[in-house]
Amino acid sequence: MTMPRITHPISTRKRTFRQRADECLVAAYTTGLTKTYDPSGGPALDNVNVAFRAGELCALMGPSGSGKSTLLACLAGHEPPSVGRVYVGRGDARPWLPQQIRQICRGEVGFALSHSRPFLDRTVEENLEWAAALAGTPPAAARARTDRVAAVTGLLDDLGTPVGLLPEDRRHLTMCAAALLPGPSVLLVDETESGGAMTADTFAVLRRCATAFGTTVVAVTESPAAAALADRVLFLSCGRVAGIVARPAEDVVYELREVFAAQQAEEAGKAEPVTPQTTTTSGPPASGQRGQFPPAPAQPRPARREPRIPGMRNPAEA
Ligand SMILES: Nc1ncnc2c1ncn2[C@@H]1O[C@H](COP(=O)(O)OP(=O)(O)OP(=O)(O)O)[C@@H](O)[C@H]1O
Repeated sequence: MTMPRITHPISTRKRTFRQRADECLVAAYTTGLTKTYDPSGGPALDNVNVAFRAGELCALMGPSGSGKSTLLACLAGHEPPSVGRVYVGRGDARPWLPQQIRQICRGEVGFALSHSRPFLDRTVEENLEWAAALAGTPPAAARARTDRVAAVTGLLDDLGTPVGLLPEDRRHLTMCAAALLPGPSVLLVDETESGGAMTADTFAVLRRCATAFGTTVVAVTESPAAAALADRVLFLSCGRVAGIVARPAEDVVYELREVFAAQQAEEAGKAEPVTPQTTTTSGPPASGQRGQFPPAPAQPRPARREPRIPGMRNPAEA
């Protein structure tokens, strides 16, 4: 699906960010997006300003608890921002009226998030037909669309197989295919709850989807090999945008992933209250601490690795 180009009157001494985004064919963007679940803790997302170009494949990376799922949930309209705004397509995703969310989900955004579930006892084809019916696609158009989506996602041979008999990555792809049926401008893909589905093979399929349908795909992965197939990689750390890298090499992604994980661990360590109890108790982490990072170990932390990026010198080697 190609995004229509909107032209604005010449001018524009003072164009809004929204107008500039339209001109650049931006499919979705956030301004000052902050999400706080628990006011007594830190924000899950902290002033995130990011834009996704129409038709790009963007890999979303970051250590556990860095806010990846929350960002997708806000883009999908499942979580309202605490502060800031989210725009998807040409719609302001607020004020989150139920009918607006339905409209957004059916028209602009498709998602295969960690809580998304296909019907395991139905075949892939039945799942896709159900998604087409839910989107209100006329039967004749639904047939053609189902075949096309199944072909691009590589599910043609699985159409007659009950989803419950498929391996996890094919189930996940079935969710992606179902989400693509209404022709959304943005597809949001999270890892499954068990976490292992976003491999380079899956990313290669998402790459084909972005190209074939002109859909912007934002997908979480922990795999540097998968992320290396993306147009851009967006790194989150501590709920903030830590970096955006265009068409990175796999080893660069690997290094940056390590750096941002260490950075978040370091910040979590700083946030931890320094009391004798902290290092001796084995209970849940203190309020405000991101759950994935336990109290600092007794042994010294290994030296932080600097990214080996072509053209960037490590100050230690200078
Ligand atoms: N529904 C919720 N209620 C309260 N806190 C939440 C909720 N969802 C996420 N959080 C908290 O927000 C922070 C960001 O979580 P989020 O799941 O977005 O990170 P993530 O990068 O996707 O992590 P993971 O890779 O483990 O899924 C974490 O500290 C998490 O505990």
